[in-house]
Amino acid sequence: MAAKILDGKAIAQKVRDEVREGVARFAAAHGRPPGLEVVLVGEDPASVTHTRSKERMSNEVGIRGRLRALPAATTEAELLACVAELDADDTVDGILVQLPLPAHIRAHAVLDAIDPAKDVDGLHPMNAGLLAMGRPGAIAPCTPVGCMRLLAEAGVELGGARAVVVGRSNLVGRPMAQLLLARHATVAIAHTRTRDLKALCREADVLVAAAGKAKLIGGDWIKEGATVIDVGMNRDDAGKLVGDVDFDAARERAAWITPVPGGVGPMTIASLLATTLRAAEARVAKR
Ligand SMILES: Nc1nc2c(c(=O)[nH]1)N[C@@H](CN(C=O)c1ccc(C(=O)N[C@@H](CCC(=O)O)C(=O)O)cc1)CN2
Repeated sequence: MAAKILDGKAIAQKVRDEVREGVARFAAAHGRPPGLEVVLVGEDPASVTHTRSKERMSNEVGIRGRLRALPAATTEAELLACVAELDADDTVDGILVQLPLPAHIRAHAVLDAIDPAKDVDGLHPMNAGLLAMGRPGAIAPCTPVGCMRLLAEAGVELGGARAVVVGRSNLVGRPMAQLLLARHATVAIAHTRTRDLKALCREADVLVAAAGKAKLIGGDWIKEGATVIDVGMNRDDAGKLVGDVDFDAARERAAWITPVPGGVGPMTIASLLATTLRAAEARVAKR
């Protein structure tokens, strides 16, 4: 039986519609919209596309979204000065520094400088720590938040489910595992060096593929009836965007599956908008 498709485009639209309503309520109550500042260093084509989308989509839902595009030669000190300026600006609720940064800038130094209350990427150690400890108030990274929404939309029961997350990045794998754990799934974090990765994946009721390796996960790695969330975005030899999962083979066994493109990708920016609204609400509530 072919799996049902988890349509990230449609669900992202639903999230943006919800955010638009929340933003209107926020603006009416506080006399200003939530503010999001996206910082791009350099001209990596994919990053240029993603940051422009972040700026455009935030403004479409009523957030005051601004893109600061800095030259590739920007020094770490200059970028830190930019972050400090945004930290100090009370009309800014969310700060996102697009990754990857040029090699001469230490990403951790920049991420650590963002006010944790404005860290809408959830990459500050304070937010990662709160999330890992299961404490309230943590801001989680946008892509895993989007994946959790996809699972909720599919009605997947997470309590007691066996979940396998393939990938251990701070942006996706680790926070995804924490979010699943918080919903009482039994979670394994695996990676490309995991011994007999296939056998582990075959145990998964929920399989999240975020290893960054095209078609790593074959159809026979999928448990019958599993939910498969493919975070992978890889270019094949023909330049076509493909996930970490062999979609055609996996959909023969899974109950639910995300396509690439049109699955997790669109949820990332929609979740960023939702997180920005949440951060704005939390900041005004704190005063
Ligand atoms: N600071 C951050 N940097 C990066 C993040 C992040 O969450 N925070 N994530 C990625 C890139 N990214 C957003 O920044 C992103 C990637 C992909 C998509 C998307 O909608 N993809 C589409 C396909 C687009 C295409 O055809 O090329 C899809 O999957 O359908 C949105 C956002 C790295 N950096």
